[in-house]
Amino acid sequence: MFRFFENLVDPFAPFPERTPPGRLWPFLWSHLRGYRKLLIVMACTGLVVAFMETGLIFYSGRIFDLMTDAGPDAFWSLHGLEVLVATLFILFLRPILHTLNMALLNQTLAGNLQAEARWRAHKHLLGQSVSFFQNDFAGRLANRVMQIGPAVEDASFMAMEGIWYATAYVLGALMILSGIDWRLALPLAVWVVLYIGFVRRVAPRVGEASERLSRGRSAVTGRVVDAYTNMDTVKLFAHGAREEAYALSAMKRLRLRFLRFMRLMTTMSLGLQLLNGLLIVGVVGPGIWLWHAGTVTVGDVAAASALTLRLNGMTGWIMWVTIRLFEHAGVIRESLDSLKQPHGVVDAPGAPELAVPRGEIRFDAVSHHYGKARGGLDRVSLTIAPGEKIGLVGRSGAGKSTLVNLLMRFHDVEGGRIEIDGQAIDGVTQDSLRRRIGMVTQDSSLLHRSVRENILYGRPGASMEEVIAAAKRAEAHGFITTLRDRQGRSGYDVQVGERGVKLSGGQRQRIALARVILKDAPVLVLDEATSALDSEVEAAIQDTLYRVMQGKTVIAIAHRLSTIAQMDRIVVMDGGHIAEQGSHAELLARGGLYAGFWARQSGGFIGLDPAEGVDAAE
Ligand SMILES: Nc1ncnc2c1ncn2[C@@H]1O[C@H](COP(=O)(O)OP(=O)(O)OP(=O)(O)O)[C@@H](O)[C@H]1O
Repeated sequence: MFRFFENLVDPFAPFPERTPPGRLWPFLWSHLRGYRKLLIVMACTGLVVAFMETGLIFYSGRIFDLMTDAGPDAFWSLHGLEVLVATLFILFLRPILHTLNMALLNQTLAGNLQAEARWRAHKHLLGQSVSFFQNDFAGRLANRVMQIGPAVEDASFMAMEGIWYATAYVLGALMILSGIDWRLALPLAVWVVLYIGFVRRVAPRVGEASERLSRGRSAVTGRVVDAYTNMDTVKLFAHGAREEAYALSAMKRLRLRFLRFMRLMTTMSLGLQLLNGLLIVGVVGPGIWLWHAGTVTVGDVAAASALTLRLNGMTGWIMWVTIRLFEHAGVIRESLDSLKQPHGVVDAPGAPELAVPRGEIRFDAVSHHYGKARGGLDRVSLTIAPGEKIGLVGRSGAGKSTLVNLLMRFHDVEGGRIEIDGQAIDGVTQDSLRRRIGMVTQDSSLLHRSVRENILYGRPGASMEEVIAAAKRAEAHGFITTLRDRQGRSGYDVQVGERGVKLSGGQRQRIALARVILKDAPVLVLDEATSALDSEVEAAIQDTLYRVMQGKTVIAIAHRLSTIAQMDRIVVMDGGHIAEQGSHAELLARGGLYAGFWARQSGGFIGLDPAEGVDAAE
């Protein structure tokens, strides 16, 4: 039975992927739309259950009157059948209707909505550009994705289970009381107006307090996760105390916000108890007075009192539900800060796949200043012929990584155009573009999975033989076979730790190289791909790399000039421009920047320019 209700909807079904609405109700509706028909059924079952409950209390009053009127001798003969029907109803039909209502709420709505909201949020974030992740804390984003699920689920659950049920219950009570005497219904009607007014006054404040609380929680998670992920830097600079203070200030702020939130709760409880007192006195008092005047029976007064007392018990719960609803609304609003952001880099509608028959790359007056007035790249034009191998050199901050990151479309160019074999890269799908470019970066981080899975990331369908062959070409097979982890796994099954921290920089770089060798893309980008290797391994890999480069268009960034001296052409960048280009020999003969770098490269590195520090700080 459970499975039937759980499978009424599929939370992971494909959905129209667009930017989530930025406002609360449209956002909630975007999730509930798929539950439209079920919501109508739930509303009906909720209504039936609420009316049933009020009816039952009313019926207890009727039994009271029947007993008084008929007396013990005639009661069973006069009303036995009715009591039997009522008993069967209470024993069988009532539990069935209640269970149907709860199964729809618990199994169908709550069981699926949470998973759906979290999945859609994560999927949307996965499509964000690299800049998006550079501008936020990973911990904060993770917190927002995790909390949006329960918040959406709980808010919808509360709305159905609390607000709707309570409304139906109050309506039922009003109908029954006015059926007895309108003077009994009047206090309840007045109370409902006062209660709504009170909730409307308090609930938005709860929403705001909850939003602030949620922001505080995200900030704490962001700071805590930032410290954990950069623990080596924290330890290196012996900044444990500073990190403690950094996290503590966020935690203190969170505590204050929580205390403010709880103050609201206590104030609300006081208001509620005052209102409830009014309700009890307002209904039971006139009930006794009407009984005294002979207008209503003792059973009517008993039913009216029971209804009021039940409502009194329910108000605390309704208030709690309302508060939770607004609390979740605050959490959702806070999470929407990140989730409502449209994707910065998107595929054009109907964009075709990139085809790379030759491998010509053209940068045409490309500018990119990272949204600032200067820095980055400024009107760079460069054509790389099919199969040509380019070495890109320049001081730190000259714009080399920016150039290749724009080619990968990690960011969109702010000016100009980039083409591969005549196709603008923003006119083709991003996936097809990145599938046809193999890239190894200077800080190749690995996924927290096994060595095999990390290499297979280059081409998931490859066989184990191909994985090993690629690892051998990247000079990685030897050390991989000696790896062991704490769980007793060895070789290619060893887990590499978050971002590959359990391996040395050189080992990580060799696995990253194996991954790209396996990918075998027609365009190869090497951004300081061998910088973490010792000279012996680098020399061995350099030979492999030259072989891997055969037939591919290559852009290789290097500070160690010896690694790119044999490239077809060397492009020297400076301050976001191309300063000079030519072969190694031509550039040396020219006696410009490159010749200067070459001459100064004693320990194998380009001398740093004093201006570079200013560049990097901007
Ligand atoms: N994500 C970013 N946001 C803002 N500015 C950036 C960003 N990345 C780079 N820059 C700026 O763009 C300029 C060029 O940086 P880039 O990383 O392209 O230099 P680089 O030549 O690759 O340097 P290095 O050799 O140190 O890697 C620098 O001034 C840098 O501060």
